Amino acid sequence: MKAVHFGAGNIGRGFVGLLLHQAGYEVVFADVADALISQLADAGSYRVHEVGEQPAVHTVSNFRAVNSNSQEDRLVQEIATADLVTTAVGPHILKFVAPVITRGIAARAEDAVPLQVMACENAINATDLLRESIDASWDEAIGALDDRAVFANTAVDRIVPNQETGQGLDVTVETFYEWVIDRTPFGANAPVIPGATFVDRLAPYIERKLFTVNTGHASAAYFGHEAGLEKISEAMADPSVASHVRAVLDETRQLLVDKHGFDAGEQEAYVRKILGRFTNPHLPDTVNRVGRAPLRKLSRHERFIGPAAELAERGTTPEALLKAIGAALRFDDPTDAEAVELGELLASSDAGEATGRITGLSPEHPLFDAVRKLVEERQAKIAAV
Ligand SMILES: NC(=O)c1ccc[n+]([C@@H]2O[C@H](COP(=O)([O-])OP(=O)(O)OC[C@H]3O[C@@H](n4cnc5c(N)ncnc54)[C@H](O)[C@@H]3O)[C@@H](O)[C@H]2O)c1
Ligand SMILES: O=P(O)(O)OC[C@@H](O)[C@@H](O)[C@H](O)[C@H](O)CO
Repeated sequence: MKAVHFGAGNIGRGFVGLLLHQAGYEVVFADVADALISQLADAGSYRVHEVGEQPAVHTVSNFRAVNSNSQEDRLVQEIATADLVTTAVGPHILKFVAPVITRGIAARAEDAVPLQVMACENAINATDLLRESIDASWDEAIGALDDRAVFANTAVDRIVPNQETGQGLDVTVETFYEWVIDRTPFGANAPVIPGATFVDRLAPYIERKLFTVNTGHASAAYFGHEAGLEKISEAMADPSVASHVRAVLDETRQLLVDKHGFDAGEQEAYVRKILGRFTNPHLPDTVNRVGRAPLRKLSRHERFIGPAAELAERGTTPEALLKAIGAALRFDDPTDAEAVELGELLASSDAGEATGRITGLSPEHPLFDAVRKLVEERQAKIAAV
């Protein structure tokens, strides 16, 4: 069995690559980072170090590596003969990897079994996004895309920080992981990945993951950044940051219980487990990594505006989420391209326009005015500097 995996970064090597290796796949890593691909191509193996109360080390081997820019024709051939394609490149990058996947699917033998495709990104239905880009360039003359490929959405959960320099290809990760996959598109032919959980209704799991793990994580990052703290574990050790994060997760917990019917006690246990993961002192995760790309994180269906908008539509004012949105608007990491763009957007547009462009909310939405007020406050601070 062969899997082509796009994105040999933190989650690519530390989670997807590991689980596919353990499931018996030969993994072909595809990435644009030349030095990383050369290192992988020369290495026979790398190690995944799980840190926490029960540390463990796993070795990943039986992989190859292809540069998706300079070796595109080779990558097309790899996809043409693969069983599975996965991605962990970032939701905004999916449209850039779609063309080579399209070419690879088109190059498959007519009698080949359909390629199984799963995007493992932090976004609701990321595989659907990838599929839309593939559809856009698919040549119907070759046949129906559905006869050639099966697309399944997934939710992936494991905290993998940016890696320290000097540890080569090895990856440090937390011990916890969860990979939930929509079983329904595969019919009787779901891939066998022992570390994954296959479900018939994925939507509740994706929202529960994004609106708990990622909403809480990003809140810790933005409040922690404001408090001048560097690591997520340090942020969570600050009582004020921790209580803001807890308040945010109380709001999303209520939404998830009301909307999806999760048992209230189970959801509370899920929240506590996640708060414990954030405090893991062995994990060198930073507020800058977790807060990265604030424009993506503040977009309409993402971890803040998504749940806050739904709560507002249900008649609740999401006060803690609004505080976290305010902190996100103040995230001014000069090394983060989206944080810089956010600052420029706030400085150059009026409050209503900036609110619409950042959040995708219409002025009629019940959340709009509360967010516009936060935008105005941030703009006043920027203007005063
Ligand atoms: N790190 C985590 O804790 C974690 C956990 C769950 C999900 N995710 C999600 O996984 C995705 C990747 O996150 P990450 O933390 O591994 O980031 P990362 O930056 O460590 O890895 C991304 C990799 O994608 C590569 N890449 C960029 N453009 C590419 C292209 N056009 N073709 C091929 N490769 C390309 C980069 O060179 C990099 O190696 C994101 O969607 C993230 O939200 C991350
Ligand atoms: O990857 P992002 O930028 O969407 O979010 C940053 C972190 O919250 C994220 O990478 C988590 O570590 C991960 O989602 C845990 O499963």
